[in-house]
Amino acid sequence: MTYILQTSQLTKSYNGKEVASGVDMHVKQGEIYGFLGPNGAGKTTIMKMITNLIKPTSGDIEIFGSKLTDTSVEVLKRMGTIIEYPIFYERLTARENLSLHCEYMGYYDDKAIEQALELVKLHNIDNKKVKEFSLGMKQRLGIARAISTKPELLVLDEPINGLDPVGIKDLRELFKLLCREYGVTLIVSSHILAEMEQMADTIGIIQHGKLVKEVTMKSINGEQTEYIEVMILDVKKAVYVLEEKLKVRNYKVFDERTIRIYDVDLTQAELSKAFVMHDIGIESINKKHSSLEEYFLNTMNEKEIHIS
Ligand SMILES: Nc1ncnc2c1ncn2[C@@H]1O[C@H](COP(=O)(O)OP(=O)(O)OP(=O)(O)O)[C@@H](O)[C@H]1O
Repeated sequence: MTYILQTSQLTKSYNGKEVASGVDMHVKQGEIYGFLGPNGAGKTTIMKMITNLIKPTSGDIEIFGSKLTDTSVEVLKRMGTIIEYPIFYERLTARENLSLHCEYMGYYDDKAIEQALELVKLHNIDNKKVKEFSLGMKQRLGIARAISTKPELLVLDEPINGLDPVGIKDLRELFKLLCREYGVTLIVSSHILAEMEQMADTIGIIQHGKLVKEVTMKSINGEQTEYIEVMILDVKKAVYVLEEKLKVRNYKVFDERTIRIYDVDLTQAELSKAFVMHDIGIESINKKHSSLEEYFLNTMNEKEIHIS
């Protein structure tokens, strides 16, 4: 597998404290890679290293097949970025801002600027200075700027922050369009699980500066999407019935009262009947769907995750 971007043991310390630790991430060409983690987990720090804004304390970054160094200018020209909040020349118009950016990046194409503004749906802004823009409009303009040089890789730090639901939906569709139609690879960070779930192909979960999991949405949505969750009073006895009587192998004991059964052939009725016959008190029994949220909570310390 070749990756458009990969990092190896990427680490950043401030005052002797690691805020990013031994990160090994792998981004495939043409995918949306969702960087998911609570506030302060280290997403921005990692994105700053990837975009050469700060220097890693240790570890390597490889982009487009070359190692990123202090002088990697050409690589940066092939990338579009928003890190933290986009900053503009407030007294200039959107178009003037984009023109300046394109000149600075050594890529100038009037049509690309028009297309970028069109793609982010910024209309009727010809005579407006950026200082008159709403937060949502500035977010859109930030994306327009990032795509105005036709980058192969977009690195966007919390791009949906400050947007209303329509704005969020527009951006989600835009990201998918860029990815599917234009072959752009996107790395997008967010602390909003539901958003990542709808958008990303691969999710990198970051916690306390560590990449604790890197997993494809396909595998999360894979075979084990449906399960029966049963809450019972005697888990040991229930496991005995599952294994010995019902011959179920695909199950997981969650805690002292909860079991999840992933065996698709077993019905809730059969399960209840078997437990009742063996005198196992059932508190509840429900069919559920696994989601990224489930996955997230199952793989991490649930108390530390903030779900919006
Ligand atoms: N220049 C710096 N000096 C010292 N500590 C820093 C610096 N930059 C970031 N940190 C610390 O690194 C940790 C990770 O911050 P970072 O901004 O990367 O997290 P994040 O996941 O992007 O969170 P958020 O979504 O809130 O921006 C935080 O504890 C932050 O205080």
